[in-house]
Amino acid sequence: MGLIFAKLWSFFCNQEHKVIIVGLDNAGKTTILYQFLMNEVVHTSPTIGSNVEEIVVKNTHFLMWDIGGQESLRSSWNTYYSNTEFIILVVDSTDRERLAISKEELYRMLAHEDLRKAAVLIFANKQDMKDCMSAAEISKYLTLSSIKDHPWHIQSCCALTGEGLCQGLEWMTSRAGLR
Ligand SMILES: Nc1nc2c(ncn2[C@@H]2O[C@H](COP(=O)(O)OP(=O)(O)OP(=O)(O)O)[C@@H](O)[C@H]2O)c(=O)[nH]1
Repeated sequence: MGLIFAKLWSFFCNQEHKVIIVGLDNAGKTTILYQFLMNEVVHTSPTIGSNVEEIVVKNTHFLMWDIGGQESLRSSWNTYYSNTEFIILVVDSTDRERLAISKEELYRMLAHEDLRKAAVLIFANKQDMKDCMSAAEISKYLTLSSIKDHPWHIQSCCALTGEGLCQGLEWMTSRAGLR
């Protein structure tokens, strides 16, 4: 009986939460993934397809899929959606011209049947850059306060220094405990 309980406990404790990291090309998705994994900046090149890594935070296991953001790849994002519990949307806070496209992609994902239960973490990345938009500005532009059927959180960050990334992960860890 004790052994069965222990196995069940370990099964539930080690349950992996699937995360997709999406956003336009050059937003900083791969840089964020490898900061999570190794606490360092890796040299990146545009992702063709995806990178996948397991990240463990306080006993919570996340399986993170970093998906290429180039225009030609965005139509295949939906092949990664099934069983996704968390969407991390990475926004380049200096990319004012393409914020409308990020918004379109966000609402397209939220309307997708396979993501109806997903929580959304938005990283307002590249906060080290001069003239970047603040998280509040991005939140307003993306009309995040209108999202009622998905838990969401916006976090400003700089993937190069790692600033803000832990806070985002902490929000995800607290939500993972509710599932
Ligand atoms: N200044 C600054 N540059 C950053 C930051 N995060 C990422 N970058 C740079 O932005 C560029 C693109 O980063 P990636 O992580 O490759 O972007 P991506 O979103 O994975 O791009 P795709 O693979 O094309 O979808 C790289 O030169 C990074 O070093 C940041 O916080 N600040």
